[in-house]
Amino acid sequence: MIGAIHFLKLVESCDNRVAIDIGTDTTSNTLEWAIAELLHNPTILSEAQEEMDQIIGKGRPIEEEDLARLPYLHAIIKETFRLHPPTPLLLPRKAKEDVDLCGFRVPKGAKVLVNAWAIGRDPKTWDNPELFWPERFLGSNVDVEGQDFELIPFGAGKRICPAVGFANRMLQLMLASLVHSFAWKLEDGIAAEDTDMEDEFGITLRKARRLNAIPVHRINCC
Ligand code: HEM
Repeated sequence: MIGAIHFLKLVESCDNRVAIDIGTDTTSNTLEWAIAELLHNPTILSEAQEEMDQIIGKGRPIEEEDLARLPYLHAIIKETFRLHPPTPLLLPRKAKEDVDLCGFRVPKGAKVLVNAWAIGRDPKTWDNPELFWPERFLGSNVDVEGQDFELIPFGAGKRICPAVGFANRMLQLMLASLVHSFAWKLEDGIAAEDTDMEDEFGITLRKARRLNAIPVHRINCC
């Protein structure tokens, strides 16, 4: 309910179509990429389920209060954002005046795009940048709230996504519920290493082809 009110306020405050696209595509694309990465890396999926089984057990579904006790889940979501930021070029900026930026002159009026996708894969910052490896975030304070410029899927500064806290929490709850409640397999016996991971670059970064995955119940309730 709180999420719904927040969303309506945001929609009122800007162009409806843009707000709805920003709010829904980004979240659903991230969720789809996270499940695709877990199917592609089954040991990471097993570890996530192991964490949830230890903390919550298999007798009830996950609730929002459980999320704070699932560090591996948080690491998986950060790693998904690092490799697949749903808004890869953030929103465009325009220079208000001539600026000297790290030796580059940005003239007044120039449109500036920040490539969050490339920043997330920069080998000067990340070991094995192409590898999906959530463990890199365990014991690290790097977060997606706009303070750590190596990971900015929600942008940073005064135009940072106003829904950062809400969207992140919603994603945590959705992914945790899907991973805890269901075992997942690929259709037609496709092997994990053959999971289709091709992306399509646009205003939002999406999977080139939709993920088809089969859920199988794994908890003893509902
Ligand atoms: C995974 C989820 C989401 C991601 C990764 C995301 C990412 C972003 C990014 C990168 C920006 C531009 C920030 C910048 O350029 O510095 C943005 C802006 C915005 N987002 Fe999100 N977003 C998400 C979910 C949502 C949701 C759920 C809503 C609405 C409920 C929302 C509403 C907005 C709005 C209204 C803006 C424009 C803010 C402005 O220009 O001042 N976003 N978002």
